[in-house]
Amino acid sequence: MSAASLEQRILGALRDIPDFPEPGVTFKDITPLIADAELFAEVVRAHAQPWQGSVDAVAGLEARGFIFGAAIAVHLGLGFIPVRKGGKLPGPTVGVDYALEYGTARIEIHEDAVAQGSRVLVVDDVLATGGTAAAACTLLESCGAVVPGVEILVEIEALRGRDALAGRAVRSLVTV
Ligand SMILES: O=P(O)(O)OC[C@H]1O[C@H](OP(=O)(O)OP(=O)(O)O)[C@H](O)[C@@H]1O
Ligand SMILES: Nc1ncnc2[nH]cnc12
Repeated sequence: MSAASLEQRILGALRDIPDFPEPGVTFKDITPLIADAELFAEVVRAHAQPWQGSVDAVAGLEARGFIFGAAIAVHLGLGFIPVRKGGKLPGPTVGVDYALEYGTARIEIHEDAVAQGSRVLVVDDVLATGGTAAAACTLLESCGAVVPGVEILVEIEALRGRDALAGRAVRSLVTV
């Protein structure tokens, strides 16, 4: 009997929560996956490996993108840029409003967070409508970053988030 693939193990470690945070949404809960130390480490390695030596910083999207993004940054020996929800960062910020599967939000970064021309990898856990990831790419680029790719753990194919990121290199470890 062959060992389960990383993809199968990720799928087995995600939990579907029906009608959260609102009726009609099936929430993909990553908490069982990150509770599994070995699987969490393998996921971080799988996200990071293709980017070794080719990016300058990693940006993670609050809040769940911080969990993976920060770990990927450490794995690659790079600094981390927190892309935060509106009103959370203490210094002068730049931000953008956007829509996601359930509602609207605002993301911000510190106005000096990006070194001009630096290559910044964008990381998040879930790609649904793509509103969040697209807003983050636009925001980082407006501050002088080059975004060579977007790393996603779970892509919800039916919501067509890739369409919002057309022309970008989007890699998801699993598709549901
Ligand atoms: O593709 P989209 O439709 O934009 O949705 C994806 C986003 O939604 C979730 O974040 P959420 O805003 O719920 O924040 P959280 O990580 O703080 O729970 C998820 O972590 C992504 O960031
Ligand atoms: N269905 C979903 N599950 C988890 N995070 C999400 N972000 C947007 N849609 C989501």
